[in-house]
Amino acid sequence: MNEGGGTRMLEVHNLKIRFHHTDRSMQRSHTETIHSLSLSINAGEIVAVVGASGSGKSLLAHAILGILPANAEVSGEIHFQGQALTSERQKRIRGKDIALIPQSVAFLDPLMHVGTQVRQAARQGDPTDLQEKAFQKYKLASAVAKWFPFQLSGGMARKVLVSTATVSGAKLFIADEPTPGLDASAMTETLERFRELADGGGAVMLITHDIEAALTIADRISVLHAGTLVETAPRKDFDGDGEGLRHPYTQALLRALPSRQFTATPSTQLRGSRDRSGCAYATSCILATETCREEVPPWRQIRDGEARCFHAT
Ligand SMILES: Nc1ncnc2c1ncn2[C@@H]1O[C@H](COP(=O)(O)OP(=O)(O)OP(=O)(O)O)[C@@H](O)[C@H]1O
Ligand code: NI
Repeated sequence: MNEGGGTRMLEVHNLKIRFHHTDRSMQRSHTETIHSLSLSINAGEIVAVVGASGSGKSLLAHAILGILPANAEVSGEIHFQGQALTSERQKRIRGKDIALIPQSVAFLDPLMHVGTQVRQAARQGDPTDLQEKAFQKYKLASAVAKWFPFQLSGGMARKVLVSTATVSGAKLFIADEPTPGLDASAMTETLERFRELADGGGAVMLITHDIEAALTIADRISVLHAGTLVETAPRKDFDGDGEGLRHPYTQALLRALPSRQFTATPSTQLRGSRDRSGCAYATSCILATETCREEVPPWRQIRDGEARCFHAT
């Protein structure tokens, strides 16, 4: 048990992902895409992971599931339900205890009826019954079960992917950008479905670049910037002008929202491992000092959240 009351479902500690490359002259090199990333999700909780395109959101999901390409080297620790998530265990529980709601519809088998794909994901109970109930919940006509993925609209495909995850009886759901292509009501419905999964004792990692969506449903929000988290904060800290937030980048993201001040956020590139001195946000940060440009700030507990900033209080 922990502060939030639910048991710890997922714990990621000091995750690092590097990609190895060999060029034409057989020279080997690597790029570091994720570094020093730590986060946890409890049963009953939705944690949103937000960040710009290319910040490393999908890589984080794929590392937890053990589906990174062969040239990726992963280090750090991942625990699921208190036990180390080794690659053998990842293989065993993928799609069972841990379900992915993928970013790309390409994850569906193009040659199999979508109803069959959903039924195959069912682990407990009658697969046909579970599939039909899931389709009813998402307002997919029963005839759609006999369709192939190419016949689905983007929104329908998303609903099929969510159905596949919900019938699996998983305990941890990792949803990678589950809302694009959905109209406003389908989006609200999808987010509500995640709330149900969490209220039923599941844990949800909601990966999105849509902060507004994250704020409507998540209990905590983790902000990814240039391959690492800069802040994890409870939902309430995003209220008002974000005075409760700890990191200047999170505050800038909040101010950039159309529903808030709509101020442009300075963007910073993901930098390779050769270029990691100091805080990755220092070049855009109004608070940056000499120390920020020279030393990487440590990830530390601040009040009921965490942040990576020398100035955060
Ligand atoms: N197979 C790979 N080899 C080398 N670099 C990769 C590989 N896959 C991803 N990357 C790099 O890692 C970084 C993070 O990629 P990732 O797909 O996790 O971003 P993301 O936050 O999910 O972005 P988006 O919002 O566009 O989905 C990117 O800069 C990308 O170029
Ligand atoms: Ni992605």
